[in-house]
Amino acid sequence: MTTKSGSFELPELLSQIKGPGDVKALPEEKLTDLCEEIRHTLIHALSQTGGHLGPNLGVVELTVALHRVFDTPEDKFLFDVSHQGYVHKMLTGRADTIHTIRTPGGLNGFLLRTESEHDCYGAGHAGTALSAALGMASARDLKGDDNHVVAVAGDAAFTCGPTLEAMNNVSEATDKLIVVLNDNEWSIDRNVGALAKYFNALQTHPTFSSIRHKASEFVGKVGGESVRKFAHKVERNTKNLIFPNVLFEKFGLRYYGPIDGHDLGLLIRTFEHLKTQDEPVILHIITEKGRGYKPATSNPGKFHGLGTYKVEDGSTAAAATPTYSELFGRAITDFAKKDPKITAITAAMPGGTKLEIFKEEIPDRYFDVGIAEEHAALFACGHATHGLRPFLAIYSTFMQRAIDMIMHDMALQNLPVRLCMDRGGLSGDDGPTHHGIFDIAYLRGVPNLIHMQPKDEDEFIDMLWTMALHDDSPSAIRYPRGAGIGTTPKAEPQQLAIGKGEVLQDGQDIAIISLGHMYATALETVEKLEALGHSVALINPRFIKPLDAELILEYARKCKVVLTMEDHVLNNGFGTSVIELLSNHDVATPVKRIGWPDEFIDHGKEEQLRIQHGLTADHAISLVTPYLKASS
Ligand SMILES: Cc1ncc(C[n+]2csc(CCOP(=O)(O)OP(=O)(O)O)c2C)c(N)n1
Ligand SMILES: CC(=O)[C@@H](O)[C@H](O)COP(=O)(O)O
Ligand SMILES: [Mg+2]
Repeated sequence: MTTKSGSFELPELLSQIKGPGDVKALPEEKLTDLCEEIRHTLIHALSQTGGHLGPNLGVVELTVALHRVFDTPEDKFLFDVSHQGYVHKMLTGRADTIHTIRTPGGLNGFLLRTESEHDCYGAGHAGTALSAALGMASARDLKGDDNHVVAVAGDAAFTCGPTLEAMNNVSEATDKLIVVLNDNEWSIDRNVGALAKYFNALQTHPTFSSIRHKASEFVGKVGGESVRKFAHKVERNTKNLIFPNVLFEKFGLRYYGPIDGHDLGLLIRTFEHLKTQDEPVILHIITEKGRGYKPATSNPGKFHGLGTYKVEDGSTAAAATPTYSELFGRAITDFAKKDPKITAITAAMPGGTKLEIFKEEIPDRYFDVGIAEEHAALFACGHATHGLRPFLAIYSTFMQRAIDMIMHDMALQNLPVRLCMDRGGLSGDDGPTHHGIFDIAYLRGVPNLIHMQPKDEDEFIDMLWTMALHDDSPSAIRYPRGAGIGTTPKAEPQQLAIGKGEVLQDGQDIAIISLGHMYATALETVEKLEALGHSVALINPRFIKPLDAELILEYARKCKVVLTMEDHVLNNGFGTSVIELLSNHDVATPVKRIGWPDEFIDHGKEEQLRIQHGLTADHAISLVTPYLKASS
């Protein structure tokens, strides 16, 4: 197996799979070989592109069994988050392009309705599969169709509010739905909360391991009605035992399992049985994240999603450090060591946010609430009502889930929660569901809320310190994925004046107001404009809200044109607030803006996407030049 430039040699069986029909046509005894070929291909292809290797290695048998028994696109498969959808893509005609996944112009890393008729529902944010599947089942019933709807959701997806909201609705919404709980005990990091414990108790309970064995034998032998009797018999005879069907059956889902999620034959026979059931069912399967690749099974957290790696040992190149995330985790842990009021809250992402540093060093003030951003925001509000200083670390894109709580619980009650929005800007390889380029738009209208972005790492620590000390209102900071320009933070952070920007350089012709991560592009623009003989002022606004009105108006009045630059969509972004400010003060100086257009930005390499969409010095110069010629 080699990854050739431009072409990718597939193993023999997999090369024959041009669609789900070919999975059905394979002799059953070949299916196990197909699974191994899929694993081999994933390990090698993703070593070149990066991606969500661990989750996909864990669902190989599951996905082969699904396509063996059901018929997409007529039957509908939904994958929660759909980061584990690569095998599904390989079995639906995309095996020969799997090596392009998450690369510019290549396959998207999640399911996408526009990518294939077999991708009935796109995703990227957790907790959507059951609700959307329920809607599809309801629509099917209304139309009198009889296809199957199958929702695959991981154990951590069940910690997500929308999943539980869907569960509450199942019994009233449809008589036919298949849910697969893919339980590998991991979220990105270890799964947390009562549900995780409940599922784990089941897997490890001695009685259940024998039931699981009997269940698998039983389903293996007969299937059909007797399976149901067996399940009920077990239920009756297992008083006081933690039996998840109590939980699921109260929600109207007939529970089956747990069964071995890597036993292909058992999965196929079980799905053949579940197909015949005229009631909502949930199949609980036990899988191993990273199955078949030792580096991944021994480090599920790292191999949940990663960049390129060496196949032989799973080693990865050292990332540019320190990243903003690392600086964040280190800084608030150090602050918290001196301030017992500081707490740290994450929604299932201690690794990505680097709150794992806080977890390690101050565990009793660290809280991982699961994939539950809405709850995390409310939980943080609770902390703030008792004089604590909660730092709520949620990626910009996932913070979208908590807008209502930020508005009506945090800001309306003026509770000093600190919102730390990592991935504020492009999340390159993950694409449109993960780019954090809307938070200014969704927060700008919220009264009482302070919002800021640092131009470099040193200012980042100053801003975090300022937030730690600011108890008068909620505050928010956005910062990009990865490293900044490499400025070393001062030994002692300084507290910043809220709402005050800084003049980095004076000038008379153009006032460039560059927000946060656009600083390097701004410097390049200044250099090129000065080389053309123009006088350029460079302003670092620091605060998105409140704006430094006095500073911005001073330069707008002094210069011929204002240029704003932001790693955010233009619609209702930072530049919009500058336009509003000038208009409110009858300052007619033209304002030109650099930022993302009014569209969803594809996955790709950040540099290329910026050039493609004009977040460049050259485009900036083209915007302001007409105002300089006219006046000269
Ligand atoms: C709303 C939201 N929050 C956080 C994430 C980040 N995230 C992606 S996958 C994942 C864990 C999913 O765990 P599970 O559902 O058990 O699937 P597995 O990876 O174990 O197969 C998380 C937290 C997300 N995609 N969406
Ligand atoms: C699938 C998902 O939502 C996460 O795994 C996400 O891809 C993590 O993003 P980072 O790699 O930027 O932490
Ligand atoms: Mg999981």
